[in-house]
Amino acid sequence: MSWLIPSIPGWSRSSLAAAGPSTVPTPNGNSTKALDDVEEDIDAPPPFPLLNSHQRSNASSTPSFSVAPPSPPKSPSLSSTPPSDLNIAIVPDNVPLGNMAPPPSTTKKPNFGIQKGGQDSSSSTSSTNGLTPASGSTEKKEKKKRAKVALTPGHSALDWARLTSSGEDLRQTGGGFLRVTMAELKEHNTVDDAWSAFNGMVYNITAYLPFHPGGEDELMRVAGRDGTKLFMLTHSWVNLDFMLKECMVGVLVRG
Ligand code: HEM
Repeated sequence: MSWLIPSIPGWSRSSLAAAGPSTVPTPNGNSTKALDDVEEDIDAPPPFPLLNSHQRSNASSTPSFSVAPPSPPKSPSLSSTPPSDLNIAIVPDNVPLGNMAPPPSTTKKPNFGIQKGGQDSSSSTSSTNGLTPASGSTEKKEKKKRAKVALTPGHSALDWARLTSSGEDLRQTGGGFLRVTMAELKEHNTVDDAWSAFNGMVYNITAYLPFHPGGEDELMRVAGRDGTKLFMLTHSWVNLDFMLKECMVGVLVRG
């Protein structure tokens, strides 16, 4: 257990000793033996502030703050009021308290008015005051939405992971790492035999077709050609190297 206990350096021992008698007063006025006990009791938490600390020696009953608390937000109607040293808002005599506007709310209003199709009950006010277009954002969202197809049972991402780690030959090349020319790549462009090149590597994507969340048709667009650009434009975050490592056929060569 000794590796757990930090050794007390010499300077701290001497400063503790210099701090005076080895007794500390207790709340009931009695004094107890302290320093010896502190050194012996290894589970005791360190006293804070330390016995010989600056805070203890300067301790006074009233705490003082060197940093002033933040000033409250100023009401717009009081903007002409000169700043007060006391950080207290001084209300001028000519402002009747009963007419003061409540401070602006910092919480977001719940938007219960939005209906399907971008019909917003608050749209008339928001569009007429020119703050935000009523349905523009909804339309944009609909345009961005991409088609995620319903995969047939047994073709989830987990199923694909299982298949790739099963040892089944997904390359279908008879073994070996090939040098694939563009002309050769072009020949593999059917659903039963689809190859595609990504980042200079050629993959047999046939087995992956029914597993592709974007659908077979989308994936077939890159069959028999270099699909790098389309892939990066669609979902650059997808880890293709990892997903298709068991489908790698070879390297794409010019010619
Ligand atoms: C062999 C290469 C490809 C692999 C490994 C692959 C993989 C994936 C994965 C994992 C997803 C789900 C992404 C997600 O949920 O965030 C996905 C979705 C999708 N992929 Fe691919 N993809 C490939 C090629 C392509 C290509 C060439 C296209 C062509 C347009 C395409 C179009 C889509 C679409 C439209 C979606 C659905 C929308 C979406 O999830 O946001 N993918 N793909």
